Amino acid sequence: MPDTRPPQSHPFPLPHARRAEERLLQGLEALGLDPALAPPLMAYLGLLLRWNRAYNLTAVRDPLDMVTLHLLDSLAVLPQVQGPRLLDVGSGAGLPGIPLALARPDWAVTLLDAVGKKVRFLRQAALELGLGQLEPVHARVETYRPQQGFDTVISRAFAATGDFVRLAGPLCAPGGRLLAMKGRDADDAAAALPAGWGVAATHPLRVPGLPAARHLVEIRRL
Ligand SMILES: C[S@@+](CC[C@H](N)C(=O)[O-])C[C@H]1O[C@@H](n2cnc3c(N)ncnc32)[C@H](O)[C@@H]1O
Repeated sequence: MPDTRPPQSHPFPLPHARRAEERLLQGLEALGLDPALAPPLMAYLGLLLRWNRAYNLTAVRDPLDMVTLHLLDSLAVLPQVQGPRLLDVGSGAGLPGIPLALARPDWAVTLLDAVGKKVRFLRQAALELGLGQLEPVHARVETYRPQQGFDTVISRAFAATGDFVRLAGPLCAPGGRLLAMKGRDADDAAAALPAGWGVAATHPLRVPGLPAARHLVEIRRL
């Protein structure tokens, strides 16, 4: 059995940790979220930084950027997410699934990824963060067929919206919806959707500390 443990040294120098935590607290306040979320989110950030050295989980390596581009970007979608069963497709290092699971410990959050090392990280993060509600799954979305569908299926930086709906639509429970996290342009989602699906809304998002626009495309069965 290969040793997959990452180096154990402290993930970030203290001044960076302090500034990152300040930025996080400001962001949580701007999003109307509980400041008590800061310690577990910082613990997740620490894990991400530590494992990133060995596993190359994210190209964003600066802790301050990680707060904005990963943690706050993920949490900005929270008002549009409907629980209690959430699936994050192509979750990678757990984004947006882990920040959302930390904010909503009452939800069951499944994190799906096709790459084994990412899922090993997700399992370790679930363990270390004490997130019993988290289920990391190593599978391709094309072949993943759980017994029960999901209330919300979300993805960030996974695929063009049409492909996301084609691949992940079957995983939606009746009455459930798909949420595609997009950047400045919410791509031409409506034109590219498979038959039977429609764009219910395109929500503009405000990510604290991020001047660039973000959008969330909400897709439902017609
Ligand atoms: C660009 S990364 C985005 C990761 C994360 N959502 C984020 O925003 O940081 C895309 C992820 O999708 C995963 N992926 C790609 N094709 C997939 C498939 N068919 N089924 C499941 N996961 C897939 C990749 O392994 C990768 O982790």
